[in-house]
Amino acid sequence: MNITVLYGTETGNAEMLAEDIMAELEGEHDVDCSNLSDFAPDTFDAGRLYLIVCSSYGDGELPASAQPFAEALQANSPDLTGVHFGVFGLGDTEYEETFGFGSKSLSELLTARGAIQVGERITHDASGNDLAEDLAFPWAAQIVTLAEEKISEGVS
Ligand SMILES: Cc1cc2nc3c(=O)[nH]c(=O)nc-3n(C[C@H](O)[C@H](O)[C@H](O)COP(=O)(O)O)c2cc1C
Repeated sequence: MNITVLYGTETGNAEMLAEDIMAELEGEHDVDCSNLSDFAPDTFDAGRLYLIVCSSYGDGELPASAQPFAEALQANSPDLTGVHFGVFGLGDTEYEETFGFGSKSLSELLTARGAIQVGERITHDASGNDLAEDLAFPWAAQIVTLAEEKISEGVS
């Protein structure tokens, strides 16, 4: 399967995790990885799976590297019908009112334009005991399995 791992980050955690996810998947799949700041929303390809890793910053806002992407989505509102994506959040329950809000708003922006979210969004808690990769690797494997059938059959 052709997979693009996209990340939105403020201080680099999501970037490191995105690269680890790419390394985990690339034995069996054709995978590339890009910062959301370098990715234009009108270049989504319905033949690929997008795995998006995104933190939350400020008061539940998107991290800096995801903001131009979100602004471009809002300004141009491309038709993302047929585009499949999964979202993994990085957050911290210390911010209990806005835990995982960055990845949540990204997911909402994409589905509002017709993209299809595959599987559940989960958010790693920096104040918890789990390592991010211990949640993210099984998450990625599950999303790929769920998406394989849909994308190869063109099912939305
Ligand atoms: C100033 C600041 C604000 C944050 N705000 C939130 C927040 O509102 N919600 C949340 O779930 N996590 C929040 N976090 C936690 C970050 O999302 C978490 O540390 C994440 O691992 C950062 O990843 P990054 O380096 O890829 O940006 C905040 C962290 C900092 C330092």
